[in-house]
Amino acid sequence: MSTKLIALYITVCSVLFIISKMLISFLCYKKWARKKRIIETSLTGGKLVIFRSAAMQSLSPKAFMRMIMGLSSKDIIGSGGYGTVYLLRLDEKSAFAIKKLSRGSAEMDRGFERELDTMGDIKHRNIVPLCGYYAAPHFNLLIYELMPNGSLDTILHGKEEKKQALLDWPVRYKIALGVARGLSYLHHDCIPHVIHRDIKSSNILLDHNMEARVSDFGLATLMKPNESHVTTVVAGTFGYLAPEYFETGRATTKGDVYSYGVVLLELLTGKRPTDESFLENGTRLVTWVKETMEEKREEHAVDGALASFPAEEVKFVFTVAEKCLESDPRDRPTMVQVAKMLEQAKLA
Ligand SMILES: Nc1ncnc2c1ncn2[C@@H]1O[C@H](COP(=O)(O)OP(=O)(O)OP(=O)(O)O)[C@@H](O)[C@H]1O
Repeated sequence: MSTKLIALYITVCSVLFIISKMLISFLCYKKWARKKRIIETSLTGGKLVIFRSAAMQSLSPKAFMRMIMGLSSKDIIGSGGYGTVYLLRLDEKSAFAIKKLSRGSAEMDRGFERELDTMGDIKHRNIVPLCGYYAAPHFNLLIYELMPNGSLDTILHGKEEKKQALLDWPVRYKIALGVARGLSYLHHDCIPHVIHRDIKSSNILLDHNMEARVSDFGLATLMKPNESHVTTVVAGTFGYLAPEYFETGRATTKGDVYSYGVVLLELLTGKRPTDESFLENGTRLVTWVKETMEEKREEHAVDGALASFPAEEVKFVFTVAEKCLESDPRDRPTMVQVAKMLEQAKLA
């Protein structure tokens, strides 16, 4: 081959290489630009950030903002430790849950937007999607997709007829598996990995199919992939916290596994971890169930609202809960293992 031909060959290859790199960068930019729309609103002095979502894209930000500003106490659907939750219905198909948080410290605010941008990237069928947020000088709003069936806590500990109608055994099993898959995604597939730190029945919401969606990352602290824990002051909810958390204040994925175990017991027994009857007898839901299991009487602990249930499957879920509630975090399974156990038992 002549030198000229080799030179031509190298030039063509180099040009093609550069063009392909430029094309890839262009496509990545387009994808990134589509991911979120940032709208500064002079109307209210805040910043509205909307993540990709069919419902949100079809509405003008000004109109959306006007609807948000029109929310009042009659639109409240719940409240928690971090703020009040409002219902915002756009039309028959789309509705949002708007969580209003009071403005935190300047230090918290700096991390706030970064954390929310990461949360906007989290997409999983068992996680409540964050559709956007609004940051203003005196308050912040988190815009979530509305979960039409509310929280597991409300149904499980609410009116008996509704509980019987909505929470039969197959639905409870589906919820247990959904939460396990959602948590497994947060712990192992998200980059950076996420420890939830406040798994409880009021943070498990139910979509129109009664599919479980893990919600409320208000307490979640994002970890770098190579870190196995984060250290903070003790947070979370009494009754769900792993014993080691009180001693060390270290949040770990195994702490979430413990809280998940408590939710499993709640699904099985229909009792709150802080049920008054336990406090009166100086015991706890976890201790009571462990004792019942030792006596091989777990069927007596099953929620009376369950008209019928497959005894073997229920027993199996008790054993999964028992593993999640091991006192030594090293003896607890990971959420991937829990999800696999529940999937395999269903297939068998
Ligand atoms: N996306 C949503 N769709 C439907 N209802 C929701 C949604 N988010 C929250 N809610 C309702 O609002 C209630 C309060 O939620 P919030 O997350 O503020 O507090 P919590 O989870 O009850 O307590 P805490 O703040 O201590 O975690 C929930 O129990 C639920 O009924």
